[in-house]
Amino acid sequence: MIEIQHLSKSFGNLEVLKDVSLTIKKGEVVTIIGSSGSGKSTLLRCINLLEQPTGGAILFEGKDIVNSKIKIEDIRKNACMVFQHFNLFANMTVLENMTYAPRVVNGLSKQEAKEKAMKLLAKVNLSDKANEYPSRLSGGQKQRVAIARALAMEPKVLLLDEPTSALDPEMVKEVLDVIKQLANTGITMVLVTHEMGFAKDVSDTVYFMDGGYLIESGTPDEVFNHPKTERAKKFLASVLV
Ligand SMILES: Nc1ncnc2c1ncn2[C@@H]1O[C@H](COP(=O)(O)OP(=O)(O)OP(=O)(O)O)[C@@H](O)[C@H]1O
Repeated sequence: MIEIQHLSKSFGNLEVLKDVSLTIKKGEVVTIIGSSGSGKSTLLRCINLLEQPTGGAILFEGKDIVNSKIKIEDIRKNACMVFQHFNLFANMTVLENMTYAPRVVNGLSKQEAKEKAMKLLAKVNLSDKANEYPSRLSGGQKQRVAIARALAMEPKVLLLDEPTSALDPEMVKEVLDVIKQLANTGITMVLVTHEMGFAKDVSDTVYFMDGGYLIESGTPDEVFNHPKTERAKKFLASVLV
């Protein structure tokens, strides 16, 4: 579904991604791990052009989205992002948050968008919060709404950028449980996370980044139990898996 070829990204003189290549298959659950500042979020953000790569190509179903004039909305509706800090619209209720883009971008009627939103809210156990504003929700609830909101667009790939990093510890599990449930539905998912146990559990493929390079990849067993590079061994020894 997605083929990233020799991707590079610099912010001014700072080269953050260096010659990154990887392939994501339909239905694959991919996690990107690595130390802070290694370029994980930047790589993820390049996939839906929240960051414009400096070089290389990203083929989305065969079309190069970096070097062609594909409309940005067409990319973003197919590759929806769940952010660390939820990014819900504060002035909209949960239901309005969830129906806005499906109506405006996907052209659903108000009723269709509402029905879809209510089904998704039931899936994340938040049916009773449909008419609340985000300020009245806990962090875990906000993130579950953000996940449901992304799913309401029926994206081809769901991108999750450290979705539990901003949560109080007691709320991490409820969000990971929702993501785990999703991972079992055949959705294509790319997840940046510091939750190593979760990455081990849920991934088809794990990528380890260091200093802007993708230096190791494989199944969770290969990367976590049999890392090949010294850098990955050192990183894994320093974190709880
Ligand atoms: N918009 C930006 N402008 C300038 N520098 C940036 C920008 N975004 C990221 N960077 C820098 O790029 C580098 C990689 O950042 P990135 O957020 O991709 O790393 P990360 O691996 O996701 O880190 P973390 O795990 O801490 O979130 C860092 O040095 C960061 O300071």
